[in-house]
Amino acid sequence: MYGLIGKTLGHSFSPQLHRWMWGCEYRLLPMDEAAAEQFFTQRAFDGVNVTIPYKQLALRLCDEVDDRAERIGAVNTVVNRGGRLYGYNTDYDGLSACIRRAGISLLGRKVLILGTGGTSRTAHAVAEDLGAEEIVTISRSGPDNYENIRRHAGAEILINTTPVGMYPAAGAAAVDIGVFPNLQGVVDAVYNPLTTYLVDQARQRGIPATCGLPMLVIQAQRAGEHFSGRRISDASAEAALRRITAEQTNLVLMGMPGSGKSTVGAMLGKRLGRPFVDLDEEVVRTAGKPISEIFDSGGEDAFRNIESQVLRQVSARHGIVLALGGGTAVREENRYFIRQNGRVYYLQRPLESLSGEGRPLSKSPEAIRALYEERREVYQSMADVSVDCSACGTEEAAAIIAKEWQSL
Ligand SMILES: Nc1ncnc2c1ncn2[C@@H]1O[C@H](COP(=O)(O)OP(=O)(O)OP(=O)(O)O)[C@@H](O)[C@H]1O
Ligand SMILES: O=C(O)C1=C[C@@H](O)[C@@H](O)[C@H](O)C1
Ligand SMILES: [Mg+2]
Repeated sequence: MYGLIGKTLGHSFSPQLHRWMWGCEYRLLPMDEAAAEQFFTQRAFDGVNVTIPYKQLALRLCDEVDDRAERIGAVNTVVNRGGRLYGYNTDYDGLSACIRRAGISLLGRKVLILGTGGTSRTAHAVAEDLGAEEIVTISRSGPDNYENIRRHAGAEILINTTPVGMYPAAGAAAVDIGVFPNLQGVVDAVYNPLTTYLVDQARQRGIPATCGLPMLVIQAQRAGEHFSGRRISDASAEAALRRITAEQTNLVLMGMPGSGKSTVGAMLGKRLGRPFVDLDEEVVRTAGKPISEIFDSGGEDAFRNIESQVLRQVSARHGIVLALGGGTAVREENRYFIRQNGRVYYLQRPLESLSGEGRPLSKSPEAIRALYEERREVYQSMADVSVDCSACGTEEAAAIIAKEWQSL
């Protein structure tokens, strides 16, 4: 029997990852501390991963612990060989490969590690071994903290090991990366959302950055090797990463009012077997009245406020097709949330063919043109893919998007 033990495990992708990479049945085994201790004493398992908060407990209860896990002070992989428990730390492999994969070099650089928990200790060992010149750990209450972080403004690499920015509290970062003008790379161990606010901010500035999903997959690859005694190829780990990323990513449709987001989105959802969510409909549901009435009573601001609030919730979901409202991307504060789990498809149709019916902001052709001029740049900068719908109907547009998505 293989599985994962920890306190709360609802979010874990480990069962799928292990099934895909080496075909084993892998169970989630949430338990309290007394049960965890008993679990290691009874030894009625073949291999387990260990997550928060039992990695130290696992280290203590193994018969043999490899040097790396000993040095880090945490075991995340335990193999039962003939009744003896062997402990390893594959988070180390996951983090170092994740950094390499993102093209980030720590060699000779000043590295700031945010946070002091278990992953922070792993990050420290990795940074040392990758040749960091100086490593500083930032905590809330230690000598190097978030209040005096400007004394480390020369940092070149940031590694976030805190849960700040993690679902359901996305949209925040432990530090403002504007403080670090020499930044060369950002690594965030958080993998939900797929793109954290910290990583998004780095990418917007052109700084190489990675979230924690590759780390999770690669630690599972190495753990699977310890469990099975076989090698798991990098190609198989890459395929698992691609698959989990695809399953978790949302297809987000953006474009002018009347460009087909709702119609094409519903068709796309059917084609891909994914739930379809229309942001405008969610706004109507939340407000309890139609959009025209929201505009009549509180103006555009009232509408935008509800829209932003609803977007935060809806964009935190995974594996959906999401139609935005025509103006959702205009508000700067919404842009991160559109991207957090999303691949953005920009639907383009000739302005003459956009219907203004029932749409408060596009009542005349002039109004539509003015809106377009105002929004064009934002749409272009937000688009991952532009879809030219000028010569195709809605089903065809859905087919084009589905094909692009499936080719990834
Ligand atoms: N490529 C297309 N070919 C033909 N008709 C289309 C195309 N795209 C959209 N339409 C039609 O245009 C109308 C508006 O489409 P829809 O309501 O899906 O737009 P929308 O982008 O969701 O608009 P809004 O921003 O107002 O929510 C619908 O009648 C739809 O069938
Ligand atoms: O969430 C998970 O599935 C895991 C998280 C990390 O703690 C890993 O160390 C663990 O092996 C699996
Ligand atoms: Mg719509």
